[in-house]
Amino acid sequence: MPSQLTARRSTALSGRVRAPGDKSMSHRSMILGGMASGVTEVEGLLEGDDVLATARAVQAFGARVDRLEDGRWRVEGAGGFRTPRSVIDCGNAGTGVRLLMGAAAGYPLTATFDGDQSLRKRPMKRVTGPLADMGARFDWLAAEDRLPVALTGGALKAVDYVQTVASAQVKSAILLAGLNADGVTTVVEPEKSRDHTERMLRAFGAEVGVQDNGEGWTISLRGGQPLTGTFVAVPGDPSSAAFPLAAGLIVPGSEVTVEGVMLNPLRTGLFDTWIAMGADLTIANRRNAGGEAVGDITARHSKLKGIVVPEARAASMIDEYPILAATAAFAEGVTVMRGVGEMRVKESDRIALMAAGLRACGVQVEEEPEGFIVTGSASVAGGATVHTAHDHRIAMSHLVLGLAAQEPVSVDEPGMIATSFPGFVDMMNGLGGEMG
Ligand SMILES: O=C(O)C1=C[C@@H](OP(=O)(O)O)[C@@H](O)[C@H](O)C1
Ligand SMILES: C=C(OP(=O)(O)O)C(=O)O
Repeated sequence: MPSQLTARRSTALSGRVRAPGDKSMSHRSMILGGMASGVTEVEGLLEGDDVLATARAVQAFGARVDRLEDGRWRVEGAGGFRTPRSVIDCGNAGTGVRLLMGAAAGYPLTATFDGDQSLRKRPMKRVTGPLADMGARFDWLAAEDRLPVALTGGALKAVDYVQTVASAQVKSAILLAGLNADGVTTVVEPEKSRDHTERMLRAFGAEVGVQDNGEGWTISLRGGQPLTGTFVAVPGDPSSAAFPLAAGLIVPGSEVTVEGVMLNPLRTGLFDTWIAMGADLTIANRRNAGGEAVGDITARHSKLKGIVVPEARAASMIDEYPILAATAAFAEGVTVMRGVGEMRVKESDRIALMAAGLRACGVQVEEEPEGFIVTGSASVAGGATVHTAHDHRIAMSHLVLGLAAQEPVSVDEPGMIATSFPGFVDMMNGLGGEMG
């Protein structure tokens, strides 16, 4: 990868592409496969750097992990994790490290977790706090609440945990630890968050109780349930599909179809938002794949209008606000995105970075503590090099914007795109985009 990547104003994009495998489900398939007894075969695995780091971690914890062919992987679990010989390096992946800490906490082992410069800045107590309440021990090796951290696991007791932030990573870490805790663990969500862990635990043979508590879900899991290896078909990632679809919406004359996109309603908030903004977005060939609804989504160039995005939708599109903001830059009027303070603790402070990047491209942005407001216009200047702070979604969002801006848009650290979407540049160029 070069040290910069540039997107230039492109003529109409067109074509059909396949969404890469879902990152959330790919991480989970490796981790549950490693915790289980027997063989798990995974099809459609996202071979992005984040997931590859998780695959290496699961191997270090004692499973046998083999790549059979493109996207087809085999995990032979040893029915539990063992003390690894070296540090578990989770790279850039918040999902990877937080779920792995939860999974590992349930076993009598010691392990040190670390990550790259971006992951080392992200809060970890949201996960280690409840895991410590269950009996795991965490020793901070550099600074409190930050990686690297050493875990001593085993002999856990179940907890009843009421979450204050809607976070699927925190929920999942507690449930994975709860699997090897004494008693019934319950997690109460303040809002519904993605439910891939609950669904996949069932596919591996565990009983998971789920009750609607009016706002979120209350999930309960009895400890001591064994997991048995199974087959996992990973559907396409709606968070990645968002980028070619966004390009289809903002580049004049375009028509882009992304096939096989997961349509779990806890992941599709962006598509609802775009439709409310007037996007010509249609979903065809709805079907079921790997226990999830999927469909083929077509985006045609659209005259978008700004809206107030309902705050209740935040959890279902939390990773999609950067690309939403890039498309809002081309909408008529104002797009208001609030209740998204969680964006500040992702791979970067995504509110600050999107505001800075869009402003550098000539877009009017107002930043708030927990949100931001983009004022769109038919013509976006571009002509900037955007600092991405090791954040793949900041990079891809500005590159897509560059395909429709007046002047080229460049991003630094384009290598980070491979954490979630290794085929991004080839896919965009295959559709007729100019990126290089
Ligand atoms: O559980 C998951 O797979 C994820 C949950 C979300 O994080 P939070 O749980 O921190 O909201 C999301 O931002 C992340 O990309 C993936
Ligand atoms: C926030 C993200 O991932 P993670 O938390 O796994 O680093 C993301 O992919 O946008």
